[in-house]
Amino acid sequence: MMRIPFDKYHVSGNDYLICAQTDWELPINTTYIKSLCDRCNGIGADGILFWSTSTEHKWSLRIYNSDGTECEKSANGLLIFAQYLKDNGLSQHRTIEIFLCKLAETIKVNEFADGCDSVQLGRYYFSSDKIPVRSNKETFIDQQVVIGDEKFNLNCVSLGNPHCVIFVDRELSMDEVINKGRLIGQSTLFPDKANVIFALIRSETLIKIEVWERGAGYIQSSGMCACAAAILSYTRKYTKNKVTIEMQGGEVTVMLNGRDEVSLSGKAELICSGDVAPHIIN
Ligand SMILES: N[C@@H](CCC[C@H](N)C(=O)O)C(=O)O
Repeated sequence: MMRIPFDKYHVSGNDYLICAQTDWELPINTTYIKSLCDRCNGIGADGILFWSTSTEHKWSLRIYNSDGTECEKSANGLLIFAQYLKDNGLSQHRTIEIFLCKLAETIKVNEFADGCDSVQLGRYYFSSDKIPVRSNKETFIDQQVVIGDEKFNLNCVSLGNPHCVIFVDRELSMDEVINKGRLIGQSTLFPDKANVIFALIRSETLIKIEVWERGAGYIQSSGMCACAAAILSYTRKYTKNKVTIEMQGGEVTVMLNGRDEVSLSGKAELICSGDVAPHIIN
């Protein structure tokens, strides 16, 4: 009977399964991904990373959310893949280049300090077309909207995937994050949906965020959402270009280089390794 080896890693509580595409003899489809990510009947994770290697790209990655949708970029997913390569003796380089299949873009992960790596996430864009957000305005920053019965002030950015930041003046409950996050992230404003971030500015160098992610719902931490919060709060002049982002699951550091490029440093850790029992995928 077929057994599929996997490893499970996390960055600040954002957990991913990682599988070599050569070991996965099945189609990569929503049903399998949902079963594996199910926290009661499967292994449980916020998403799955499938990696491969070829002569064209030494390392390639496909990133899936727990609902089976494929996403463009995941900062934590990239940190995890780089750590996995090192843990398994597959790369000894201080800089690892990873090709993201959905975006057709190469990202660099560098060794940083204290066991952390830094992922260079590349350019970000404010144009409404690029996010995408349905609006005739060129950008969608500091925009008042009514969704359902609620008024929100939205600030949007694309990092390859769509992000929407709402600045708040108090901590929200988990229920509020889920309900408001889902309402905004799935609204018709966003044809591709959006990751929704509630950001509380604590100081010029510290932001607390809560996240509702497209494809995964409420999660303990998100690298891309941490970057989106840092970018929008810098743009609105609330914070400096280097900030610590505090989340339920832990902290990461985000740096903006003044050329509309962002990098994030964090630490990926192995949780467990094993084989998927055949009945889960049969
Ligand atoms: N958790 C990831 C980002 C995942 C992407 C998101 N769910 C999407 O569909 O855009 C991270 O830490 O970067």
